[in-house]
Amino acid sequence: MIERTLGQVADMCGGRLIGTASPEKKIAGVAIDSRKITTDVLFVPLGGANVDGHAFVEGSLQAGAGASLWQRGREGAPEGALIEVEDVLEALQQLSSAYLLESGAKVIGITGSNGKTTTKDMVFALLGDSFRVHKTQGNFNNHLGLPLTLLSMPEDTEIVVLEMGMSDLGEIALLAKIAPPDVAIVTNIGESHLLNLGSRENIARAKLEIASGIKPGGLLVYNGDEPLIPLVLKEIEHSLPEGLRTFTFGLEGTNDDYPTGMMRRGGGMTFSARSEGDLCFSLPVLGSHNVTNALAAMAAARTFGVGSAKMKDGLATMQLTGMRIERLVGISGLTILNDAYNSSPTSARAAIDVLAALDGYASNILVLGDMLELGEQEREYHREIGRYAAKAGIRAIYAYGPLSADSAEGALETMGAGSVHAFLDKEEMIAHLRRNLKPDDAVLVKASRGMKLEEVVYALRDEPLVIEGV
Ligand SMILES: CC(=O)N[C@H]1[C@@H](OP(=O)(O)OP(=O)(O)OC[C@H]2O[C@@H](n3ccc(=O)[nH]c3=O)[C@H](O)[C@@H]2O)O[C@H](CO)[C@@H](O)[C@@H]1O[C@H](C)C(=O)N[C@@H](C)C(=O)N[C@H](CCC(=O)N[C@@H](CCC[C@@H](N)C(=O)O)C(=O)O)C(=O)O
Ligand SMILES: Nc1ncnc2c1ncn2[C@@H]1O[C@H](COP(=O)(O)OP(=O)(O)OP(=O)(O)O)[C@@H](O)[C@H]1O
Ligand SMILES: C[C@@H](N)C(=O)N[C@H](C)C(=O)O
Repeated sequence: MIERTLGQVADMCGGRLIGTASPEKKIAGVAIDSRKITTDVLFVPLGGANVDGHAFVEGSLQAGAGASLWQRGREGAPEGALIEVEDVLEALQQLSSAYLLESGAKVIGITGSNGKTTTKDMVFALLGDSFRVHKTQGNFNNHLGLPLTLLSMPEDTEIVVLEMGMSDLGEIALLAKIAPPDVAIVTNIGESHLLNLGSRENIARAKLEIASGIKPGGLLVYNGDEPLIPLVLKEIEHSLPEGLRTFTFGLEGTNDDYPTGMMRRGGGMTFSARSEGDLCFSLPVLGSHNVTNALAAMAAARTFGVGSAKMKDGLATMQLTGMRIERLVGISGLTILNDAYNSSPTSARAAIDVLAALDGYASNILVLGDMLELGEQEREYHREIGRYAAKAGIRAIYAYGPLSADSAEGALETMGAGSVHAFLDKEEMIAHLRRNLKPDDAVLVKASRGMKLEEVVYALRDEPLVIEGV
């Protein structure tokens, strides 16, 4: 994490020392919450939905913070070491960018509608044995999370792997300005945040802002199965960096890299890749979408000189962040695929494909919650995913949420009423599931973050299943 004198911090973020701030005083780390103050930390007071962080500056200093930023022109500055800035959030971003520059760390930026976190975990697994690597923690992938990730980075970090998230145009451009990538990955163009963007074309434009931020001579790794990406690259070619290199990955043989042999093995995947000859790789996670995530991660690792053997070991032992097609065993032996972190049509189809391909189970059951932020076509998207699940041969569908009633409708076009259940009450659905699931069933739980369907997963693991009939 950042350790600098107040004089250095002021220079790095365009601030001015006021109050008792001494240029030689050192800070260690950054905090945005006064309830998490550590000795000599720099407190950063931000505005929120409930309160403004400036209300906690005095308390933070009394609790041991080395100093605090203070918004220029704001009344009521307390006694203590303050750094006055034009805008606190911008100062935080500027400080993080300056710290990154001084560290000399290389940047791998990862964006895309789905797979940022998964691919980040894969890149970390591929590079971690050869370099000092720092990565986004959790889902800290926005205008606030990315700067905090940078400021928590050890000074001797060699490579920082940053998730770059967005829900509107201009957001990725800002993140790529704060941390210009040496390598940028675009995992895919789905439908996430269509509500704001309005079209998949605009989602592609938003994601490809990362390309314009790449350093000269840098590398853009992107999903070559997505036709919108080259279209937008053509559109923005005037803004692309000098000497930009590109590398495509995907399932189609037209890409620079693609799986030459892919299959499910136990709870994971095995595959070979065009770029790696006939070497066989294994992944401890299901889904062909995770194989394409792995190809993207391998392309990034290869540019840092990571060889095939290290890639093989890294992928085989990678730790994936939970709730992404996470395979769990429920009470009574039930198999659960916990994919409840988030959802959108593209990731829901990918998850349904995984469930449908699982053989050896009595029944493959889908628990499908609403997909949020899809904009005006949301009901049609839900009907379509219901149809998709029915056509995939899912044995029974439990639809939860107001929009998922449309998913149920779509499924009922070809499935019997006894196999499709729609709920608005989570507890009622859980009770129904516990009565009807069998220990040798497989159940996939999939919904957007806002639906909190992990509660269903907990319920299918905590209590013994009460099996009454089918
Ligand atoms: C500013 C802040 O800290 N926000 C967090 C805070 O929100 P809230 O508004 O409730 O804050 P308060 O009003 O309570 O407090 C204001 C500040 O005062 C501090 N404070 C409060 C009380 C006190 O006693 N002492 C204090 O010092 C307090 O710390 C505040 O700073 O709390 C929420 C609940 O914990 C947090 O969720 C909220 O964090 C916001 C959302 C945030 O952006 N956090 C980032 C670190 C982050 O990266 N969060 C990610 C989610 C990112 C995400 O959604 N990404 C999108 C894509 C990008 C979309 C983009 N348009 C966007 O806006 O994000 C995606 O799809 O992935 C995460 O948490 O996972
Ligand atoms: N390449 C992909 N194509 C489709 N779905 C994917 C892909 N990679 C991951 N997913 C699925 O998308 C969901 C989110 O995965 P992950 O958290 O890795 O992506 P993310 O981009 O970080 O998501 P978010 O933007 O919601 O934070 C999970 O259900 C996961 O299984
Ligand atoms: C908040 C945003 N990052 C997100 O994940 N939105 C989904 C659709 C949700 O909130 O469920």
